[in-house]
This record gives sequence, C-alpha cells and structure tokens, in this order.
Amino acid sequence: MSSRDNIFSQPLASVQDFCFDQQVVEVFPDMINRSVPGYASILQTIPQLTQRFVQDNTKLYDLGCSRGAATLAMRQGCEQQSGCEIIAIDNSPAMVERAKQHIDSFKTTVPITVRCEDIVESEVDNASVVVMNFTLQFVAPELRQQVLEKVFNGLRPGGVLILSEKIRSESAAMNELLIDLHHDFKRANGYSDLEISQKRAAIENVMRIDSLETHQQRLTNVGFSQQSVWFQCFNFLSMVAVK
Ligand SMILES: C[S@@+](CC[C@H](N)C(=O)[O-])C[C@H]1O[C@@H](n2cnc3c(N)ncnc32)[C@H](O)[C@@H]1O
Ligand SMILES: O=C(O)C(=O)C[C@]1(C(=O)O)C=C[C@@H](O)C=C1
Repeated sequence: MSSRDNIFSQPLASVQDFCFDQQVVEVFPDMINRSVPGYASILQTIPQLTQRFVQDNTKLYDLGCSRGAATLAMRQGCEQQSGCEIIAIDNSPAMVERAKQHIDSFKTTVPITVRCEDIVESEVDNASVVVMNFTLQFVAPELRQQVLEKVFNGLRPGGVLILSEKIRSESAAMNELLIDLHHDFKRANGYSDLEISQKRAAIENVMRIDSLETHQQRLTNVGFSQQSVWFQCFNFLSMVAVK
C-alpha cells in the first residue's frame, strides 16, 4: 500500500490549494481509498468493462492516471486482445515518476507508455477504451467540453469512455445529505473533523464539481449516443458513454 495520509491532521495557519505533489504521491492510495466511497469497486469493475469494449489493434487511454491503478485494471481486461497498447497520462511529474516505477514492477504483455502531459493538450486517437477516473473534475470547467470532444473524436465506433466524478446535487437539501454521508464515511475511515474541513478548503478552488445533469448534457453535446451511470455511492459516481 502506501503511507498513511495525515497531510491535513495538524492545524494549518493557511490552507494552500491542493496539488498532486510528492507529499500527496507518497500517501495517494491511502488517501483515495479513505476519501472516495466505492473507489475499490470502480477499480474492480474496470477490467470487466474494458473486456467488453476493447477492440483489436487499438489504444486504451488512462487520462489522469496518478500512480497507475486504473491503468493496471485496464490492462487486466485487455491481455487476451491482440495489438493493443495503453497510454497513461498525468500532468504531475511526481505522479508520473511513481506510475512508471509501479507499472514496471508488474510483468505485462500489453505495452504501457506513461506520459507527463496536460490532458487538455494530449492527443487521443484510434481508441477503444478511455478511462477518466476522478480527473475531469480537476480540469477548468470551461475546458471540459473540449477535452470530451477530443475523447469522442479519438474513439472508434463502439468505443467507451468510463468517467468517474464527484458530483453536486442540484437540490440543496440532497446536496447537503450526500456531503454529510460522505463526511461520515471519511470519519469512519479515521479522518478527524479538522482533516475533513482543511481538505475541503484545499480542494475548493481546484476541484469545481458539476451536477450529474451537467455531465449528461455535456456527453450528449459532444455526440455520445448511449450513456449510463453504472455506479454511485453518495456524491461519487461513475458513468459509461459509448460512441
Ligand atoms: C484523483 S486523481 C486520479 C486517480 C486515478 N485516476 C486513479 O484511478 O487512481 C487525479 C489525477 O489527475 C491528474 N490531473 C489533474 N489535472 C490534469 C490535467 N489537466 N492533465 C493531466 N493530469 C491531470 C492529477 O495530477 C492526479 O494525479
Ligand atoms: O477528499 C475529498 O473530499 C475528495 O473529494 C476526494 C478526492 C477526489 O474526489 O478525487 C479529492 C482529492 C484527492 O485526489 C482524492 C480524492
């Protein structure tokens, strides 16, 4: 696993904007498992979804790969396929360094390339499977449609986008309920009220979350003909969209 996340456990004079630096890289698996309800279930299902949608002689993309957990899950689902390669992209140099080490420690028949790039700039082509597992939420809202257009254009017919996101509810009461349930989940996983509130302040400006309706509309706008939420726990969900 990784070291325990105690980044926000002591009172901070001022809480800086959250970023994926070396300190976060070191604790990332522990942080995401204790912070995102259903993260393990989503990772467990990625091989199954990959297997259903992967096509011979295509590329699979993991956009915002962090330490490569979803990359390796995708790889499990395409080992029997011929001519496939996986491209994992992240714009944090520290994450990319760790992802390379992590991926190299597993033997694989599927070639995997890890690139340090901004997914707003990177190319997507000849793709059958694209995973964005809690990444689009960190892209500036005005650039999200452009990123999804690029993904849609780079997918082959029948290809899939697996998009996982934290969401807000359009109803104030339901939003409050889902946030409370999420905070109870974090408390049950050992985070203190101080850690929860400092983390919340740190991500506030860098993680501007959309509603489910906004995601659905955007996917329709870029051209996806089929889409469904296939997993949700509190205010965290995962969708599939098929070209
Ligand atoms: C919550 S983590 C993703 C977790 C990972 N997909 C997984 O399943 O374990 C978000 C990642 O997206 C990366 N990221 C955020 N904005 C990005 C961008 N514009 N281009 C590339 N990577 C980005 C961050 O560096 C971070 O590693
Ligand atoms: O900790 C929170 O409250 C979160 O929103 C979790 C979340 C995410 O959704 O990506 C935020 C930042 C970290 O990368 C890990 C998890």
